[in-house]
Amino acid sequence: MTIRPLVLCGPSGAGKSTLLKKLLEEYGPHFGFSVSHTTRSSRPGEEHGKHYYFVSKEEMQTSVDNGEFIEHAVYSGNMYGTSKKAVDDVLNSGRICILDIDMQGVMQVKNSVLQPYYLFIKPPSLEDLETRLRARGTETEESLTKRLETAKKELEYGVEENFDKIIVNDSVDEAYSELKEFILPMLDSK
Ligand SMILES: Nc1ncnc2c1ncn2[C@@H]1O[C@H](COP(=O)(O)OP(=O)(O)OP(=O)(O)O)[C@@H](O)[C@H]1O
Repeated sequence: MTIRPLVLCGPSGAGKSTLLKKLLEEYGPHFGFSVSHTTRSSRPGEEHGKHYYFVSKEEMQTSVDNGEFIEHAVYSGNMYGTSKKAVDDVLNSGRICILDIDMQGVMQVKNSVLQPYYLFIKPPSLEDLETRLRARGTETEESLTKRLETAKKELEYGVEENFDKIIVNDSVDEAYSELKEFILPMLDSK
């Protein structure tokens, strides 16, 4: 039986990593993170092969041209993508594959053979998003502006007709409870 993957989407700073971290801490063995490729530079603490495969633009473009990716997108000036192998590695281990991808990626997955569940994580407001991104301290003024501009479009796309579930990440604990309510039934159907 094929286990349906889970697509997680939402603006940068909405809290996807925060929620995923909690989920993996509690239910780690049931889930596998599909490790994306990116051409952006790594942040402190990020490991190659664990958080991302950090590659050059040339390497990434060659792999994309060879048809090795399910989806790929340019986001805030950097390329991101999910390789077929990254998803297969998780599926072959019998775990639910989680894809943390952006809006362009979601649109491409919708045109692929994957039949995932689609989940959108929303910030309470654009103002909250900006505050959180500033507090995270990972962005320059320029990258922050780009992320917020992109976020406006993403929030327009993050509506019920495009997703199976939308979670507003106001309080982390409440958002996490909602996440579990949505995801845990998937474990029964494994
Ligand atoms: N409910 C919340 N309330 C306040 N701060 C939060 C909440 N959820 C997450 N944060 C904080 O907001 C920042 C952005 O969260 P996080 O890094 O998880 O976002 P993300 O969606 O994974 O972003 P990216 O797509 O850029 O990786 C982090 O510093 C995180 O600690």
